[in-house]
Amino acid sequence: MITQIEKPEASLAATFGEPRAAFRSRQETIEAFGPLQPVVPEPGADLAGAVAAVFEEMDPDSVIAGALPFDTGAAACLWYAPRVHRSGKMIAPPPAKADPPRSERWRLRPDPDAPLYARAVERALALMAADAIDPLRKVVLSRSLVAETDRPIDLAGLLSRLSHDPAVTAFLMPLPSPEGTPRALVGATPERLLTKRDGTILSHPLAGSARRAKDLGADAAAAAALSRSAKDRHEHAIVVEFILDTLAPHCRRLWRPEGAALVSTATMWHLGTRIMGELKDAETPAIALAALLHPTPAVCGLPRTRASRLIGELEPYDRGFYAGTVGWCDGRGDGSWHVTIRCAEIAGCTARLYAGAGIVEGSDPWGEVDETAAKFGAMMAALGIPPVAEKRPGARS
Ligand SMILES: C=C(O[C@H]1C=CC=C(C(=O)O)[C@@H]1O)C(=O)O
Repeated sequence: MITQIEKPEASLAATFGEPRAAFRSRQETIEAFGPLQPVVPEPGADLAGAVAAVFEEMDPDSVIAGALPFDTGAAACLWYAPRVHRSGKMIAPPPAKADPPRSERWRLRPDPDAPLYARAVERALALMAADAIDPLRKVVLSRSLVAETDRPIDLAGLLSRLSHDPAVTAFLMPLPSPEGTPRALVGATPERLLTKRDGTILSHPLAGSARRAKDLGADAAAAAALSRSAKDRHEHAIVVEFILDTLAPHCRRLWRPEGAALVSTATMWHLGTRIMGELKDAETPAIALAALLHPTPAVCGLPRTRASRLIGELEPYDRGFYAGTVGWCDGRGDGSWHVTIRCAEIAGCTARLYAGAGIVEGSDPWGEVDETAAKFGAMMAALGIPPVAEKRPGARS
């Protein structure tokens, strides 16, 4: 039986325990309580078809939540959530200051380390420069940080600390655990791949980044430099162009503002563009549109197939669910899908954090090292991992 719950957050947690899956943002909260049921698409069935088949028998107000991996050929992770709380806003506004993370001793292993990452960026830039015909215009290269501690990581506490930034969607998504240790994807993404409600859609791509500074003047200068940067504007325009081209055939009308806007999270400045559309067919499910868009050049590159092949060659790991999309949909085809960035995959005492940066002509390899270091910042702070110093060769400390 499906139960829709409408109670304040405190009593929900007291009655049902912590949510098994959650999305928390200033705009909406979706929390799933109690056991989740895996949704396994029939071989050959598309995701939208698999979701529609579940809702033929279920309440259209219930929810399927999940994550699509970066690799579009790998299996998606989808859960039917019978007990869901949905709210148009954050249920309980978080207190002004987040609880500090408990103090832990962390063992850190960068994968790859900063010099190796910088070399991968150099290699991508050399390939871009070498191709005169049909050049690789952009590739997003990532690196990861494996952090291990002595006690299992507290997922609920981590989610709650990540929820304090009003500019992000904090999320928790359990993943299949073939090796027995429960796994989850936890993060605080600022980037909306696609939200659909009735016949309207919204996509809010971000690309082009700068680290925020504590000093107000330096912070304003970082924002101003980002909005003037031709390299970052180009990097951003590639993503917007791709999203408009992909959505246009499905839309009666598609709007975008003139030029990119500055968007800030607690730790980063970005260039962002809010794209809104009216669908030709209001029944087109959110998950079908999200799957069409994914992976955008905010996480992959352009041309997409070449960029994705290069990512496979230059990154020393399989991205798994990082740089995929994480979200939910209901039986009416509405839903929200977010770009799975500023996140970590967590299994017991281990977290693997990921951060990537868009490489275009004019990128500076050690600038991209610094940008990815800054992008680790929010997850590291929420976990209680102290900052790591990574110095450009030849730089004085
Ligand atoms: C790929 C990531 O960020 C993307 C989103 C915003 C800005 C980006 C950039 O400026 O490179 C990236 O495209 C990440 O955080 O791992």
